[in-house]
Amino acid sequence: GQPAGQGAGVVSVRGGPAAVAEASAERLELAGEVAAAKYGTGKPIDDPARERDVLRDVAGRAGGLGVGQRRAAAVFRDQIEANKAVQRGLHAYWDAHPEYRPVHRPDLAREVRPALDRLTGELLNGLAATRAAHAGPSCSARLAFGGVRAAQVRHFDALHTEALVRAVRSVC
Ligand SMILES: C=C(O[C@@H]1C=C(C(=O)O)C=C[C@H]1O)C(=O)O
Repeated sequence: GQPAGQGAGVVSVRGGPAAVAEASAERLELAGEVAAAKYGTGKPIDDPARERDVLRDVAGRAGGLGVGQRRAAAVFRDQIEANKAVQRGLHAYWDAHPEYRPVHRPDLAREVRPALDRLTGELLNGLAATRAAHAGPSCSARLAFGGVRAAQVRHFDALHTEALVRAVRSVC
């Protein structure tokens, strides 16, 4: 017989929406790197030009994967807002607790943004795989399953967990 969960018509609980949740959690982990790269430099958290670049990149890649432009843009706008919420939270925390300020400042352009760009591909692949589940009643459950799991393995605090909920709110 077939292994459990591999039967015809049974969609893996790990794919699609859960994979989107996983990649979203990875993207939010990088928000800490972004926050550290900007902290104390005068570089603002909001960078509208970079946001346009991200959304242009998404628009250029979505079609080829069969993900609708509007849907992809909506999801990535949420990803960006969630990312900035984490950055704001960390900057406020570091202002109040100098002893927890980051000691290492990553290079935003050379290290962190390329890593974010790699996750764009993973997120779009996950969204493409979510299409079948999108209309189905299990999408939200699978998204939540993946989100809880991704937050747990990373020991996410309240700031990151709230942001993860924000990041995936229009996926299903
Ligand atoms: C992540 C950054 O900070 C903000 C969030 C962005 C994002 O989530 O892609 C893009 C630009 C900034 O408004 C960044 O500057 O790279």
